[in-house]
Amino acid sequence: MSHSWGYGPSNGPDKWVEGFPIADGPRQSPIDIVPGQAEFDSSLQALSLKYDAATSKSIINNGHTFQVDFGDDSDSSTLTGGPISGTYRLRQFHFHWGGADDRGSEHTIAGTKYAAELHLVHWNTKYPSFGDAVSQPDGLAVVGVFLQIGDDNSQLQAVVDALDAIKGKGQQTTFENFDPTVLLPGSLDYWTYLGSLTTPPLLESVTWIVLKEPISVSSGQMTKFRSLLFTPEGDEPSCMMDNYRPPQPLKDRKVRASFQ
Ligand SMILES: NS(=O)(=O)c1ccc(C(=O)N2CCc3cc(O)c(O)cc3[C@H]2c2ccccc2)cc1
Ligand SMILES: [Zn+2]
Repeated sequence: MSHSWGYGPSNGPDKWVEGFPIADGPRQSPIDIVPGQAEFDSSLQALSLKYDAATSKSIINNGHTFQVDFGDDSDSSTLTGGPISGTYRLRQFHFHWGGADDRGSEHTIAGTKYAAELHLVHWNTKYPSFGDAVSQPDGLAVVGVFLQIGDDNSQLQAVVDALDAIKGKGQQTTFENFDPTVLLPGSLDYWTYLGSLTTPPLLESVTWIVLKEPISVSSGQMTKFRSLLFTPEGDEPSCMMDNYRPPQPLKDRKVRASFQ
């Protein structure tokens, strides 16, 4: 990923099509989800997310977001059920957020933006690795969770407290014994549709599973997200914020709901 894509005026989402023509493809993400237009599908199964804290390894600032990486050489942390068939393994989770509390999510709900969005990235074990799966139409399944400004989220604090150690691009530190189940809302009701990565290379390999119920995050915790840098320590500092792609055309797609 040597491309210099980013979220600024010269390298942001409107420019990505120059290096990644699929940006104008038929199944791009994110999208605006309009609940009244989603179709309830009674055949959709309940989501089954089974995570093992022992698989969490490290937290890294990759210059676009920060992500927590998981060991994925066994079926210890998996997604099954929901709209997918087979078993998908948890690879990493990361966030997208805004420069202020009124924006930051990638998916929107009838035009409503949340302050941030959590993405739990899983790959289909019918393929040998994440790297093989990312280019397959059924290769990835990403669970999206909205973060709504409210009370401090104590479950998120462990992640927030790790950010001081990864301020600059390329910095990473160990992040063990973390079970991301604690970041899930009470309800696993979801919308689902076929889409893509929301960052370059924008591959159209993602089954999106967007949870209806948000989790809380406080304004103070969001301020800590925004203290990260897009840039390496020592470079002219650029605060990491507004690292979200806006909604893309739905084109010939249906959004299904697991709930009525
Ligand atoms: N927002 S999202 O659609 O949920 C998403 C999912 C996975 C990934 C992902 O895991 N990777 C690997 C890390 C990475 C680092 C980059 O600098 C970059 O430009 C893209 C990624 C993507 C990635 C996915 C597939 C092939 C190559 C890279 C990124 C975004
Ligand atoms: Zn993401």
